[in-house]
Amino acid sequence: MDLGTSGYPTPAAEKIESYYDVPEGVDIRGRYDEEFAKILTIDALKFVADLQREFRNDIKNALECRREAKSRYNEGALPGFDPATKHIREQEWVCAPVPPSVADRKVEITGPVDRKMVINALNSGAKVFMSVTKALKVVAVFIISKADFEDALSPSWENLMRGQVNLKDAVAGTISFHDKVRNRVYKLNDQTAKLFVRARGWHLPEAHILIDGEPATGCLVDFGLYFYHNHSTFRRTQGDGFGPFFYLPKMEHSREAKIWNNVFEKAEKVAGIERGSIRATVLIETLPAVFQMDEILYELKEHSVGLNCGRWDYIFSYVKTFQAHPDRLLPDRVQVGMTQHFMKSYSDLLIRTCHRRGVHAMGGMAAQIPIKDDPVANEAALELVRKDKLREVNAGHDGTWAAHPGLIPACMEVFNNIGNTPNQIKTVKREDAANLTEQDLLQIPNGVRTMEGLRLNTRVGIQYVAAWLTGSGAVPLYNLMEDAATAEISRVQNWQWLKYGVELNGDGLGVKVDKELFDRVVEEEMARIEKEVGTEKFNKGMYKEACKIFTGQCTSPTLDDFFTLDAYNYIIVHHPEEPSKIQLMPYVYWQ
Ligand SMILES: CC(=O)SCCNC(=O)CCNC(=O)[C@H](O)C(C)(C)COP(=O)(O)OP(=O)(O)OC[C@H]1O[C@@H](n2cnc3c(N)ncnc32)[C@H](O)[C@@H]1OP(=O)(O)O
Ligand SMILES: O=CC(=O)O
Ligand SMILES: [Mg+2]
Repeated sequence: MDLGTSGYPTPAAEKIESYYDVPEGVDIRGRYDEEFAKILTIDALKFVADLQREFRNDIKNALECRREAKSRYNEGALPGFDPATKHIREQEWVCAPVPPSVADRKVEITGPVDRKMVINALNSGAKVFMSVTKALKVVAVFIISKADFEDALSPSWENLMRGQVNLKDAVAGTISFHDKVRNRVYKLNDQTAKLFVRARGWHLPEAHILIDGEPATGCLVDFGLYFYHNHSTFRRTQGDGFGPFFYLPKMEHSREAKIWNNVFEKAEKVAGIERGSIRATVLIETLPAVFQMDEILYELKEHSVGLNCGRWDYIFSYVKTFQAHPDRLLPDRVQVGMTQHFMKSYSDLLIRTCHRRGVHAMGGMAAQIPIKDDPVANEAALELVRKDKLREVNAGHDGTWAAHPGLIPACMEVFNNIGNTPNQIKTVKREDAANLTEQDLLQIPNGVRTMEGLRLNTRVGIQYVAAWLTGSGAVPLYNLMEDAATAEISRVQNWQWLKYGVELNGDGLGVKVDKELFDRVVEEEMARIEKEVGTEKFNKGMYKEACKIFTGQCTSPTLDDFFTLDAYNYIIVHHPEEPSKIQLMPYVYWQ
């Protein structure tokens, strides 16, 4: 097959038989489906292509800046506050007022854009309202539902396009789902949660949509298609004139927020709606971004509804940023909680920054999920969630994330401690956090490393990648929620320990991690996985492929920026006549 300069098959390289009606310069290489065609209309594609053409150079530049920053950190520099933007941090300014429809965001349920889960999530507020205690019944319940094209989704063509169909039906209020096995029909309740949509990060391409011969930027596809089809209905039925609402992930610098702001302004202009209609919460989930929180809010100040502590990616980013700093190794993953000084400092500064600028400071995701077959263990898990949420609400957070509908009552109960106001923006200023320093934000976490930590990283990482390759981006493993961000921690931590031959100092064995030990651990953990899931499922699943990808990344001489970039090659399926696996190396495109 003839490949273009980007490494991708180009329109000129072969004859394409596309059934979609596309504007000039756009090619759809994903499977045709009548439902997808209602999303991939010529006008919607033109909107996405216009965004791509207008912003592609800015995006490439922003990713190049990330690479330059990485080189600096690899040469020994530490991330820190930027002296050039001191005036933005020091001056008094506020973001546009929070839209009344999302002033109360005490509990946000998140989940992938799967049809049944979208319905369950949108209905989860009503469920809580019915199942909570009497005392809580008098309190108005507001649930936000976050539909995820990101950490919780494996970005296959099918998942992404079905997700767009599901969201369009959800916003229209017509979504339904028939579970044939259980003969159960799912429909929306009268009262539903408000919808936020999280697009992919800037780094991920969409290889099934080529624009001028290059893959589209994944997040512009997610944003563009969703906005185009839903903005009008959303503002009328959900946002009280505002919206749609978004979450923006994995940014490292305010220049990336500026691109989003420009994207929003362009979208508003094209749609003929008021500037500031679209609102977004930015996840602060990279270490460099914690030093840019004011700057990020400043860039988005007409379009912001706050910041969120994306704690799992943040831990991943700590390891990634310090990949060349053997003096900053992390202890076992389970020991890196929110009470570690660097994590607490990050959340405290986020609250102070958001409240000073008049927007929400959202908490994060506790990893625990309900444990169905063991009431005692279930209660213990719920207690951990309550404790985590209590810490958040006491610190001043305005709301939090729940991974599962079963956790909503506990989260709601704790966050109702805020009292009779929708949030704590005006009441908890956290001025004490103004004095937090770069040293506080970078402080090396306490704890030890163990053989069990290495084993767990390996076992969980391989199983997660196996699930991701077969279309599931959020999975329950050992009673915890695992998604792309938590899997990344397992991967980079193994890489770091191998790279520096660290001593496992927590179990008295004094063993050093090297390739030989790791190979043995991988072999034993694969045997354990096979035993746990059963040989049939093991052989039918993609465990061996996942093991190859995961171990390859753990042992590679240089650390891959994201496991999803390499793994994406395995889930690209071009149509009509392409083989199912095409080695496209998406990252090459961005260089
Ligand atoms: C780091 C971060 O970015 S965190 C954010 C990204 N991560 C997520 O969004 C995780 C979301 N959560 C999930 O995907 C799931 O809860 C999992 C994978 C963790 C657990 O899934 P399961 O074990 O299948 O859940 P379980 O079987 O207990 O589900 C029970 C019911 O709750 C529903 N449910 C579970 N989680 C959710 C959710 N997040 N949203 C909506 N419905 C849900 C299920 O669909 C199921 O519905 P049904 O009874 O009508 O069939
Ligand atoms: O996206 C959330 C995170 O914790 O990562
Ligand atoms: Mg994340």
